[in-house]
Amino acid sequence: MSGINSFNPKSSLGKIGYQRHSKEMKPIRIMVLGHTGVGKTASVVRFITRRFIGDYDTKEHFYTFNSTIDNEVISFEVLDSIGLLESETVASTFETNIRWAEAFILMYSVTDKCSFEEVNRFKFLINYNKRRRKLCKDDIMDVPVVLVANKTDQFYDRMVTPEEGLKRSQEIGCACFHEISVRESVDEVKEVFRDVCRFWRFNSRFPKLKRSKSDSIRLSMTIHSDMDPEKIISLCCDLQDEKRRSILLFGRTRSSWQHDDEQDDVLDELEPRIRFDEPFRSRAKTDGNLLINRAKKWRIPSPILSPPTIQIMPLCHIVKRRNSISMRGHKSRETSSNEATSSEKSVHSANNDEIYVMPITEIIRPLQPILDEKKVDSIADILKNKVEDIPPIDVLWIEGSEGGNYFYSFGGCHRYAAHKKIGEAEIRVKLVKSTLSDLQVYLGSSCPKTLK
Ligand SMILES: Nc1nc2c(ncn2[C@@H]2O[C@H](COP(=O)(O)OP(=O)(O)OP(=O)(O)O)[C@@H](O)[C@H]2O)c(=O)[nH]1
Repeated sequence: MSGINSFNPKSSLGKIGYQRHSKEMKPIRIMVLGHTGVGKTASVVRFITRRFIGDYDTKEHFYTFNSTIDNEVISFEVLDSIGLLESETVASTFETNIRWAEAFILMYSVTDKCSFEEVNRFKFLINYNKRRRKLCKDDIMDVPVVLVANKTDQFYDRMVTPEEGLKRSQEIGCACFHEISVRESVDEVKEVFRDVCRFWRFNSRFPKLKRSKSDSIRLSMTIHSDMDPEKIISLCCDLQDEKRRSILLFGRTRSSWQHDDEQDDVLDELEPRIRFDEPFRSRAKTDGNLLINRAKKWRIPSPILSPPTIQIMPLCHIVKRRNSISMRGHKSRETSSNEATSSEKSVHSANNDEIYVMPITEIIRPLQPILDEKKVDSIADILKNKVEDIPPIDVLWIEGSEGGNYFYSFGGCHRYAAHKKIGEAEIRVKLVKSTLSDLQVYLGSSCPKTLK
């Protein structure tokens, strides 16, 4: 490897004077993202230096270097992002960086369930920011996202199984899935970067191939990372005309737990039981306990109020500027008792100052997270005195195909639980206009095909 540079950009990536590469060699721009402490820095440093150092600072780093992949010298620009988006500025820089990147390594730690849950939110941000750039708003740029589960060496602390990881990668539409230990194996890390390159190379050669956001036809094919890259490309070329098809590429043949996703799709078609029950049950193992009675409501949502009947309160003037809610990690949990009073603002609704007060019963929460009861209590205490001190939660607002409105919520679990705990009938929310495909990022194959 050569030409290694490391930066520590504090402002937006656009301000970084990173090393320019020669015209002939188009660099691959990779963003490594994931919850804090999952091993993002460790993996990039391991790939570049082959060493596992152990402790790294939590800052953002930017690297440029060359490496040989599949007998070709590749010029890399790698942004090792931070895992905690603690302020509005950081969150917006983060989204700018997503727009800059052409390929993503999305990491979680098998020892940290919370980091596993966060991958959905990160993928949502990727989809959201890549879609926004397209002229045609119905298409999502087909950027490769490789899902990586790290720290497999800590087998006694494992909280997420390989099956759950693989399933999640399929559900949220990742190009492929790897389980690795950055500490134990440099080869596993190299395989991750190699796959990212392969998918990126394919995308740069065939940029027009897009993934439709519709749920129409799904074509799945299995591509093993050991395959000859030219074979992968020729396989993919055959699909160029299939404009409406979505290509789901899965790398790595992984012993007994690897699924044939084509088979899964067929099963999905034939066996609704699998789609509606099993994914949810298995999801419950990773997300906490599934609200069984909610599952029904989620599958066939009951008719709910349309926006005009929701009480709209012009609360903007009393809302303080708040930082990121949606990306908080363990550091903020340490200060959890101060959560409600800390300044917070969600990434999804950062530019949206309208706050609605809606009946809590209108909100559909298909997943039940693991709660920190102390945190719930401390929020409940504040709620009793001054409801405005609690930041609004983000609610995905999806219009049904035949009218009606559906309100799904995934974050803000402690605030939601605190409201329930003290018997509040209403909750302050920020509505994030969303689509069925946004919902699919959260619910994967358990997502309803239509909302009507
Ligand atoms: N056991 C084990 N520990 C690891 C592995 N990879 C990273 N770590 C440790 O996990 C901790 C966090 O690693 P980092 O690379 O700093 O994680 P990060 O995702 O960059 O964290 P932030 O910078 O906070 O976003 C460090 O103490 C690493 O030594 C691994 O494969 N196995």
